[in-house]
Amino acid sequence: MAAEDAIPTIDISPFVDGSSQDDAHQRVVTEIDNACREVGFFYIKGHGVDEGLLEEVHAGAKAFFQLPLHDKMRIEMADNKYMGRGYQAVGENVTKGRRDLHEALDVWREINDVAALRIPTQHLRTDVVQKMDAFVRGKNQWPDASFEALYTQYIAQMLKLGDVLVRIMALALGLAEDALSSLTDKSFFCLRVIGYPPPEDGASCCVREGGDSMQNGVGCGEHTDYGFVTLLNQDDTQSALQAQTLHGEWVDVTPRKGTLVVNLGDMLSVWTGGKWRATPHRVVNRGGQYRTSVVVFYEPNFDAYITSADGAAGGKSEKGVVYGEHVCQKIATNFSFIS
Ligand SMILES: N=C(N)NCCCC[C@H](N)C(=O)O
Ligand SMILES: O=C(O)CCC(=O)C(=O)O
Ligand SMILES: [Fe+2]
Repeated sequence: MAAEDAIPTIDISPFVDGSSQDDAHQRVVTEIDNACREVGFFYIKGHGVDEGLLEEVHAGAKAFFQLPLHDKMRIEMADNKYMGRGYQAVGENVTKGRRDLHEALDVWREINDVAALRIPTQHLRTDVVQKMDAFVRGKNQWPDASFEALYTQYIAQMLKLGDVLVRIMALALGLAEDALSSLTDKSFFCLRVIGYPPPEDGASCCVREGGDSMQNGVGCGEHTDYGFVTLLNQDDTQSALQAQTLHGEWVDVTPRKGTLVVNLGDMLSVWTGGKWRATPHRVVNRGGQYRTSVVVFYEPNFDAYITSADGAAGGKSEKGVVYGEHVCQKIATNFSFIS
């Protein structure tokens, strides 16, 4: 099925320019509600982010990934001190026990007042607690100052947009516009800059033993995202990202110039009592070129307690989860090579 049949495009400009009429707002709220209930994936336009900036971050990503491996490894993530932050070489990220055919650079919110955080540790294994502690206290690793300046600006724009989206979503659930605000005012966001070699370059890109397990050519295995809303900026590579519909069918999320792709994460599913779902998706780069995507995950605060009691108009109640705990458990699995 073509994406245009399955994945809607929503013009959110009434909430961005702030000058529109009530009926324009209501149209957006209804469209978001339908998209969240029926697909969990949609494109947005009228988001107010400069198209030049959307393209500049791809140019920055391609330039970085083209550097010699040795240069990229200077800011390597797989070091205890830098748990979760920095560069991850091709084959280092693991999804469902298999190495993914991509490389990435991860930046997370830096938490300066760690002492004030209530870090939940009671349900976690000791080794995970240690990693989580290093991760939460960690500082980001940037390739250089101009890269940092560009992506810092980009993150700021995406956080604003994330806030607009969770306001529309609260309205779509029949709640006050700011119903999610206390859970996201210190969003433990993640910027993930990703590069996908074409599968024919496959395992030869992998710097570690076991790279041949990537022979199936999957750029990123099937998964759901961890938090609230994912803001995904794709390059023009055709046939790569795929989302799973409610009927279990995989559809291409074809790049549409000037749009961003939005999808829902695990915490929105919990918060809505399952009324909305975190949509499974995967990447298989069939586009015949090196693909980049620049993703900002707009997530709950690290210590936010997410429970359906808060948010689900009509959703069923279930036990809550602290976002920091969920994300750390997820990250821990991204490094364990099982099969
Ligand atoms: N939401 C984030 N950060 N996504 C990036 C990783 C993709 C899947 C991950 N290896 C997993 O198994 O969950
Ligand atoms: O590269 C993409 O289009 C999707 C990446 C993704 O799903 C993720 O990093 O969570
Ligand atoms: Fe994802």
